[in-house]
Amino acid sequence: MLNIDLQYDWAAFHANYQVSIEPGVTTLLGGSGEGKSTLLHLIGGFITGQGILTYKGESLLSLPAYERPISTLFQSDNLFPQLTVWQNVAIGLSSSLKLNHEQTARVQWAIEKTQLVDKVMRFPHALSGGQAQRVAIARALVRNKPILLLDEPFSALDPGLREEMLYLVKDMTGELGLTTLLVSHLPQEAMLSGGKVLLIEKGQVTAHESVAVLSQTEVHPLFAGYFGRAHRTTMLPE
Ligand SMILES: Nc1ncnc2c1ncn2[C@@H]1O[C@H](COP(=O)(O)OP(=O)(O)OP(=O)(O)O)[C@@H](O)[C@H]1O
Repeated sequence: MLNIDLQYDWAAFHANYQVSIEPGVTTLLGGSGEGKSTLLHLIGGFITGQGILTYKGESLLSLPAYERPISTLFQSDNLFPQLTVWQNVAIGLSSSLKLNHEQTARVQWAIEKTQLVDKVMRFPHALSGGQAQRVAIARALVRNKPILLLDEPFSALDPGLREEMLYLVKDMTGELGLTTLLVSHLPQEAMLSGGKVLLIEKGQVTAHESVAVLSQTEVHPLFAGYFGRAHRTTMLPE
């Protein structure tokens, strides 16, 4: 269980998150600027908040980002153009690319899981958008951390590929028992990913429900404000 009771102040924005997150995929929904990324950055250790952050009873707050049991995948995560697919994954384990036997096996495992076996010698310029994103996922997986933070990593992909990536994240999360937090602008992404949904409004967690609430005919009262906005600002399925 990931327990969060964290406060953070930007110059003109107060965030105060209280939630306990269980293993599985949890999608963070909310309007633009409501505080989704701030929560992920606090958990990841990229900004330092006040309060409590524990995973399996151990406090993470005093740990620097690189020592937290966390892998991240953000939209801006680029591949290294001068490295092959294999090297782009391996660099998640060792910046010198010198791997021991166990690490080599782990890279092979991640490459297989993300179905990149026949692409290992390619360079990023010769990959499709979906293949490149699979390499980024493989690099996150290879680190073997129990918490995975994803901040809209697939928003640049077309809907078909985005769906494929979400299924991959869902499958990996289940198979490896990960606690995965996915920031999204799209309720349908939460539905595809399964698990739970968090609604973030004005820097707070205002709903923590099963994604099933999103497919009910009647809009769940806690999501009424969000869907009012979402209908005006984002594309929802027909
Ligand atoms: N670097 C910053 N400096 C000052 N204020 C910031 C900074 N980053 C975020 N904020 C403030 O924090 C609020 C929450 O930002 P955050 O990026 O967490 O929202 P979000 O829900 O992820 O938005 P979006 O969906 O548009 O990415 C913003 O409204 C903004 O006022």
